[in-house]
Amino acid sequence: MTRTAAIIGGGVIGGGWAARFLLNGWNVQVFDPDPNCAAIFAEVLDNARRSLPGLTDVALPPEGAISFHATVAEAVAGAAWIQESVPERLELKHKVLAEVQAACDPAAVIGSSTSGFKPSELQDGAARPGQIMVTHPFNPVYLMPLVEVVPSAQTDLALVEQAETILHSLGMYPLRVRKEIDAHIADRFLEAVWREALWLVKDGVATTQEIDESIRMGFGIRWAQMGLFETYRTAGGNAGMRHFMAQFGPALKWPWTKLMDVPEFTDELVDLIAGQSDEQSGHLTISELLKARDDNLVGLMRALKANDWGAGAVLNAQQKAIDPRPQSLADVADLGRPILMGRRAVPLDWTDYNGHMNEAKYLQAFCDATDRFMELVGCDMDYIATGGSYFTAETHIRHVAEANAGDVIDIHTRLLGGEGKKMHLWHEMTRNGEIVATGEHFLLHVSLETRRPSEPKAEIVAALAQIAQAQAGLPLPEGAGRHVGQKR
Ligand SMILES: NC(=O)C1=CN([C@@H]2O[C@H](COP(=O)(O)OP(=O)(O)OC[C@H]3O[C@@H](n4cnc5c(N)ncnc54)[C@H](O)[C@@H]3O)[C@@H](O)[C@H]2O)C=CC1
Ligand SMILES: C[N+](C)(C)CC(=O)CC(=O)[O-]
Repeated sequence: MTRTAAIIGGGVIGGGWAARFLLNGWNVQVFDPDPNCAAIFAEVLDNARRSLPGLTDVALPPEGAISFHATVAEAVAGAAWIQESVPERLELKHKVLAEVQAACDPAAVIGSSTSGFKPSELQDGAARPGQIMVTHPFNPVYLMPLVEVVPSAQTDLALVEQAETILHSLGMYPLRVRKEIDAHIADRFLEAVWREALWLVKDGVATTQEIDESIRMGFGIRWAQMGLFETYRTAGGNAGMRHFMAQFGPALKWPWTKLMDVPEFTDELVDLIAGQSDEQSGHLTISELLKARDDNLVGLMRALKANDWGAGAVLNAQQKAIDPRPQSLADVADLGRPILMGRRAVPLDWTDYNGHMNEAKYLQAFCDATDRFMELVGCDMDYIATGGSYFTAETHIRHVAEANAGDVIDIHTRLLGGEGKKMHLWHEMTRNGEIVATGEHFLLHVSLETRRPSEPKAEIVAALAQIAQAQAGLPLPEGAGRHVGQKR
């Protein structure tokens, strides 16, 4: 079922929310008084389309439709989620929320992107306070999973749960803030770090570049995979957190921090920081910086995904929920046809210096499809733990067309032979039905103990026989059995 989200305020954050919903199959209706809004969105959407689809190993649903509206009332019509992302001014947020509530479905979620206002402040004077909550995202919203969900005592908790379910389905991580406070949880940290950095620049201790290096070469990388407490737990050695606190607790009383105070934002300080920032990064356009940021975030999150850890575990959960591939033989609608063993978008980190999908990644994609086929016939992790598995003995890949970042590729798999220890697979990679590549793979069942060919268990033999029989009537695929150097 396609659902509709209304985006009220289409700047940096509204644009990111629009992309997140749209690329997850929602229709998006936008209101922003800025006549350039559609043009700004086009760039955000380009960046999102480049980066988000390849985060998971399963394709996202088909994109929804986006439309721009002249009034708030038009934009919220029929919307199940309304996201307010207007500038951070309370009186403006009140005005906009009143307009939203005058026209929207009373059962819709109204989330505010506010970085700092408490939900009770937003609800002040509202027609239906229970409908309003803070849903504070992180930039870029289309890639970052975290959303701080902050209800007040008046917010309808059933609606909060509904909001969290929707956020999960969008591949996001709703973090419920149990007690409303100014600036929620994460922005409290960011402000503390920001304040301290301003002091270091003002006092001439460090430049903007040196501060950034101290983060990205050190604790920034650590924090992406473990937070503050888990990191410090490991820093305490085998004695863990208690030892860490015993060692570094006293530092709280040493002059390690100035956090109580904020430097005044004088013109001099603004010039100093902006000047250093220009020197540091002025050789790159903002658009180049955004692309580098997105490429790096995708790479980091995909590394976490491979370890099913942190933000990567969130991606895996979403992937499981949207995976269109059959989970068992009983799920396969027609065993007599090639079986869908892969549907994914080409990730950014699969492309190379030639600007297209790197040859090694074709093998990766076919290998993933083979793994899935093995599971389908019963050679899953439980079976492998008993000491039997398949090894690939021979592979032949044909590159028929180029695939680029973001392209959705399908892999359909045929069993060309499956008797005894032998499994002969034919994978066809297509984009919009057109062949991009083929992979022919010959595998042997082995004993993981002797590392020698061995007979698979009877259930696998039977599953292979069932598929082989169902597909026996199919003509041999064009290109099967080819070798390198043959004329096409
Ligand atoms: N920029 C950031 O890093 C983050 C910002 N936020 C929050 O998101 C909200 C929006 O911030 P940004 O997108 O950065 O600001 P922005 O300045 O990029 O965008 C605000 C947009 O609201 C539009 N607008 C102004 N009045 C409006 C009205 N009456 N109705 C509809 N649209 C209107 C403006 O034309 C503009 O496009 C703020 O509450 C901010 O605190 C949250 C997370 C991160
Ligand atoms: C600077 N900021 C307070 C607007 C930051 C945020 O709200 C979250 C983010 O994306 O860093």
